[in-house]
Amino acid sequence: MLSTIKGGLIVSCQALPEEPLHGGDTMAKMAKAAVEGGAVAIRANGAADIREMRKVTNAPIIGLVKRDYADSAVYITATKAEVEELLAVGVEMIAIDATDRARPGGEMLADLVSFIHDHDTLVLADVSTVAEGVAAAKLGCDAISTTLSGYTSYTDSSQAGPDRELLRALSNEIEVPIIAEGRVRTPEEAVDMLKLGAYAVVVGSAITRPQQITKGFVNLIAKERETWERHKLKSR
Ligand SMILES: CC(=O)N[C@H](C=O)[C@@H](O)[C@H](O)[C@H](O)COP(=O)(O)O
Repeated sequence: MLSTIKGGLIVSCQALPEEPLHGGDTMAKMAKAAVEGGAVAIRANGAADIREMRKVTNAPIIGLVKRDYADSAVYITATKAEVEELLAVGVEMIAIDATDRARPGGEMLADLVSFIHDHDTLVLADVSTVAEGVAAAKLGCDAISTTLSGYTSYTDSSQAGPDRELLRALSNEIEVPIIAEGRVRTPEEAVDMLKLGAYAVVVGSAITRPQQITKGFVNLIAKERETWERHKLKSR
């Protein structure tokens, strides 16, 4: 799996229940399209979507289960229950929250990592800081992803693009493959991430969330409209 994804593009195909494309049928089509376009792997949320994806592609899948818990801010594959759901459907790699935050029910990250490894499955550690990446590497996680930078209370949520600094710092600190993920919006940014030392790049919303892609066009049009209308008036 790791050699397959080296230097490549992983496409995250996810739509939560409140999103228009929610559903295994749609996500399987997204995954198929991504693989046709050259994606080396798919990142996917939930056993139901993954089961549908398996019917249409043999590409490796990085599985996760997003679930909210009342006693913790951790929502990406937070406990053993979510890991078991993914093991039951079968994935090449499981993405888990590897931040420094307390997990639901007091579960420990180290135990989850061992449990996943005991089932011959790789672990992708989703982190938000350098310290979390270093700790995850020490625990034996197989790859580290910058996924959660900007999504923990102690990281900058106003970042517009990918967290280049986190990627650079992690590349200097650890030998484990580092995956650049989060807010990569253009092919040029993806190339930049690889040049900065990313082992592979994950792109989600910019490819698979059409409502967000549309918003990008609409917002820029609205912002620029005033300027060009003023300009048009002047040149009459
Ligand atoms: C923070 C969080 O929950 N991220 C999730 C992780 O699985 C997904 O919603 C993102 O789409 C994915 O990380 C890819 O990032 P982007 O969509 O920015 O390319």
